[in-house]
Amino acid sequence: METPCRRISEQNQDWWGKVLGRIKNPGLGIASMLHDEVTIVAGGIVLILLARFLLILGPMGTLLMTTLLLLSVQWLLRPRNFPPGPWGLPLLGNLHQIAVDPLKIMTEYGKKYGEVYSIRIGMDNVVILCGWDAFKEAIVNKADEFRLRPSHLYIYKEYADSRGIGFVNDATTHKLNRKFVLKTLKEFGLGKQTLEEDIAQEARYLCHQIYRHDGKPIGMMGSMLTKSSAGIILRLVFGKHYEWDDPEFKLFVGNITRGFDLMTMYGAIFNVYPWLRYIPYVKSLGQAVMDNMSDFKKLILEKIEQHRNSRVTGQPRDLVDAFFDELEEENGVNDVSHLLPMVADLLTAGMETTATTLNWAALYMALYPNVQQKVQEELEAAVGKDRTPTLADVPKLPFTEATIKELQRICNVAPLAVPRMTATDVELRGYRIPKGTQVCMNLYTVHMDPKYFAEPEVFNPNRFLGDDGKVQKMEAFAPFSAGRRVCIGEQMARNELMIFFTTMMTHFTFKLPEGAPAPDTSKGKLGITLSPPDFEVLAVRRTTGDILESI
Ligand code: HEM
Repeated sequence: METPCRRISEQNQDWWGKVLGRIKNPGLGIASMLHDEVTIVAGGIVLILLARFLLILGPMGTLLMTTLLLLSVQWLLRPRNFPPGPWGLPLLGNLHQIAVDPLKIMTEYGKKYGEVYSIRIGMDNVVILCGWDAFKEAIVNKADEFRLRPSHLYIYKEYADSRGIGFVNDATTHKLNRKFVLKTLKEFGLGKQTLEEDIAQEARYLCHQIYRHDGKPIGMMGSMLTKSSAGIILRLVFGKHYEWDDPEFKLFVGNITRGFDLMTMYGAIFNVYPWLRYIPYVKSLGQAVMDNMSDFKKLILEKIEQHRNSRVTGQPRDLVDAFFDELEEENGVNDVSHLLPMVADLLTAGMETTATTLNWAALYMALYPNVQQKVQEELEAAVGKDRTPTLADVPKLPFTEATIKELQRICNVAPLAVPRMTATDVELRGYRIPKGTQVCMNLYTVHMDPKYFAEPEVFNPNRFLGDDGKVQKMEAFAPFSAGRRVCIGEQMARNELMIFFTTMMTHFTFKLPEGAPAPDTSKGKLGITLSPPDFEVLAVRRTTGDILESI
């Protein structure tokens, strides 16, 4: 049976072996010359002397000695030639330092220790990559070495058990599952009219809901946008259009939103200290995460069963049907147990990210009226006000497209991406990173890298426009990350952002309420995503007629 003590990362498995290995290492001098037997006898004598010494020292001295001992063990456990980083405390590592403001502190450490540095989270060594160059050298140039996820960690294991997409680690299965999702996204929408029309319908419905605020300040922009993105991804996966007040829709949205909150508040700490789930009082917090997760799985399973009972082979209505069809084919997905976690991955990853980007967009437009006006002028010239923009209009909307890119760059909705893990021992910038080491990509520092973005803290859509006025590719722009695990929903998300943003800009001008202080955009709220600080916004209607009244 697996005990909590066994739930330690691969790199720390057999740590006594490592400690002894270190002590016996020839580079460490006298210890290496001792025979095993002598080492054991000497060790015994040292322990007896230590015990007597502790008795003399009393409780405070004992505490001090224990701390020193644990720090020595920590030092001995540190892989050789590992990226440098701040010293941490025994058992906590650097948790107490980064917990206050993880993004800010992990960015400051990058300046102090270099673009490739390390911290300790509990007992685990974690390598942090900062800036585009380090990110590219690792995630792009050594894509295979950095392709895994730390899916053995307690919560991730309970959530996916290395199945689905986001937390599957077997390379062949990951490839098969990704191929299936990308193919299905293409068949059900991307490149076809259907998904675009679904997105447009949700965007119009959102504008209808905004219109119903009747020009009064809106404080719940984020939750409205969450419902809109949820509507799209649920339709793709389950083939059903939900009204916002549909009880099933409310259950899904409520559960996923709560899941994000619970994971931020408690889940992450159970990944670091899985044994907390055995500690009275504290264990109820972990249980709350688990209960919510199991409700989520039940909801999905119910939908999968409905599909299994009503599907017609060869006539898929949605992603779930397509999965069952492909199970019957050769060379495709081949294990039904991947379906539930795959659906869970798509629903969770596809909902908050797009919604949060659009929430930032509403705030930034209110803060930068000149940019907003320029977008609206471009839209009016290219599309007019009588219809909502479509993807076919995009080539005529370079400034609008550049604005969306700049929003993604400066807002960083996924600033720390999703953790990775090394698949083999790997060399990076002269450091040695052992197989099984967790890796965190600080995408915020990629997008704030002054080498690639001049005055990175300035909101300036023009940086994405070339001299010819067309949108230009910028090498270090990676909101969807890169490499083997690059976001699978990138194209879908880009389409959603374009259609939602242009529809919102066609119908409304966003403003801060009279006299309201401008929210500080550097004070985003970091959870699984980075959302804007709380704000209220006025949506002043620009279009006339009944287009928004009866949707
Ligand atoms: C603006 C919107 C979005 C942003 C900024 C975003 C960003 C990201 C990032 C940074 C990652 C981590 C990639 C890595 O490990 O290197 C990721 C992974 C992922 N995203 Fe997105 N995402 C967005 C929208 C979506 C949507 C709409 C979907 C669903 C259709 C989706 C599904 C996924 C999945 C399944 C993964 C895991 C991929 C894997 O492990 O192979 N994302 N996303």
